[in-house]
This record gives sequence, structure tokens and C-alpha cells, in this order.
Amino acid sequence: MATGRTHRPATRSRGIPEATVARLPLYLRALTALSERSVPTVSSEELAAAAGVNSAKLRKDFSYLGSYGTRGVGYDVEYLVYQISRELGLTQDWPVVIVGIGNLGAALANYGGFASRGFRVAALIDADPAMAGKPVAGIPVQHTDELEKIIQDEGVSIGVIATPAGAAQQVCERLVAAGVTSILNFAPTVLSVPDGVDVRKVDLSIELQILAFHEQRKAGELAAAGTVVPAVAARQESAAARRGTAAGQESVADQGPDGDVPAVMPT
Ligand SMILES: NC(=O)c1ccc[n+]([C@@H]2O[C@H](COP(=O)([O-])OP(=O)(O)OC[C@H]3O[C@@H](n4cnc5c(N)ncnc54)[C@H](O)[C@@H]3O)[C@@H](O)[C@H]2O)c1
Repeated sequence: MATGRTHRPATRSRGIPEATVARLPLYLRALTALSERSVPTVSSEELAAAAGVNSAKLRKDFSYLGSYGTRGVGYDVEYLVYQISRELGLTQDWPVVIVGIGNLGAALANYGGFASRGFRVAALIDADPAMAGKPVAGIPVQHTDELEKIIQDEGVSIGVIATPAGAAQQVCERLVAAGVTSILNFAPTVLSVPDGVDVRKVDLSIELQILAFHEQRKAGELAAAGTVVPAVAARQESAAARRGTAAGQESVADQGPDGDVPAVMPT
């Protein structure tokens, strides 16, 4: 059993590096926006800026697709949309099941962007019997008892897990046993999957933590330069006040058996 994201070689069998594959959806999103505005061609610099990628990297990425553009004209937008869609396997319809139809699962089911990108929500599945038959985004929720049958009947190969973390591994195993070979996991846990199963994990709190790291670094640089930014100062004050309250609560909650000696001294 492999743990977490399936370990694949850095280069896919058709010779496209994983890092390039990961950027293709960014190009596609930017190209789709251009196509919707009926823009016929785009330069590598313009497209790179729209996709948030360096233009030399973009040209290298497109060379793997055999797409070199025309000097002085750029890339044909419609053709690139087709080429990237084909490379990503988006020229066919992908039925997807979402398991766990709580706050997040319902939000995902209601998101219209999947259908326009070739992903059809084939079924919504939840363990709560009270939810069975209730429509979410116009699709009736089905009970987990039906999971295997749904996957086989619908030919589903992609599953989305939006259950609590404690249920995710078991849901994952049922999905895989039923024939799912790609999983998008929103639950905050690392999934174990057999070889040949791809797992992508989405964790917004990790993204926020990374942003917090950068914010902290920027604030440190400003402080070192002697610049006072009112928003930063206000945030620091409110964080200090929160810490004060938390410390106060901790000293009560952690009281020893006599009720007057904190077992852990608040810091
Ligand atoms: N990745 C992210 O950025 C992100 C953001 C928000 C929430 N989450 C995670 O997504 C998950 C869902 O969050 P939520 O707020 O929607 O929770 P929720 O409690 O509203 O919904 C969870 C749903 O899963 C169902 N469920 C429980 N066990 C199940 C099982 N074995 N099989 C099928 N369904 C089952 C419940 O009946 C419920 O409807 C949690 O793990 C949460 O931590 C992740």
C-alpha cells in the first residue's frame, strides 16, 4: 500500500513531466477566458501573465505538447484549448461521485464549474439515512449502501471524499474496491491507497497557513525597516489580547485537583 499521493515517476509515460501536467489546467483556464472573449491568438508572454507562470516555462511546457506557436502571431487560442483539453483527457465526459454531502459536499455539488470542464456529478452519496432521497443541487442523495452499485452502473473512476476525517479511509477503500482509480480528498487525513490509484488532496487550511507564513515574514521585514503598518499593528494587538484571554482560560481549565494550583502554568 502506498501512502497519500500515489508515487508516480516525475515524467509520465508520454514524456510530459508531472510539473507540466500540473500547469496545464492553469493555461486552460486562462485560454478559456480568452476564447470566451473571442480572442483568436495570444503571445506566450500574455498567456504566461494570465496563467501566473513564467513565459520561458510556458514555452517549454507547450513544446511537450508539440505546440510552438507562430513567430510574430503567437498561439492559436482555440487550437490550444483543444490540445490541452485532449491532453488532460477532458474531451470526454468524466462521471464523478461525491461522498459526504454535508456543508462541503453540498457546496461542491452546487458548483457549476465541474460540468463546464467535463466532469458530471453522477451521484451524491451519504451515510446518513435521513438524507437519502433528498435533492442537493437537483440530485437526490443516495445512501452509502448503494455506493458499489452506483460506481459500477455509472462507470465512475473519480471519487470525491468530503466526509469527516475518521470515515475517509474506509470510504476510500470502498471506492477503490468498487473500481474508482482517482480520488480527490478534502478530508484532513492521509489516505492509503494501492498502487495505480491517484490521490489529490485539497486542504484550504494548509494554503492559509502558507499565506500566514508569508504575512509573518513580510511583517517582520517591515518591522526591521522600522515601518509601522496600522493593519499589522492592530492585528498584533488583537492577537496579544486573544492570547491573554486564552491564557486566562487555560489557567482555570488546567487547575489541579485542589482547584487553586494550575497544573500547567500559562505562558
Ligand atoms: N479541504 C478543505 O479545504 C476543507 C474545507 C472544509 C472542510 N473540509 C473537510 O471536509 C469534510 C466535510 O466537512 P463538512 O463541513 O462538509 O462536514 P459535515 O459534517 O457538514 O458533513 C460531513 C458529511 O459526511 C457524512 N458522512 C459521515 N460519515 C460518512 C461515511 N462513512 N460515508 C459517507 N458519508 C459520511 C455525514 O453524514 C455528513 O453529511 C471534513 O473532513 C472537513 O474537515 C475540508
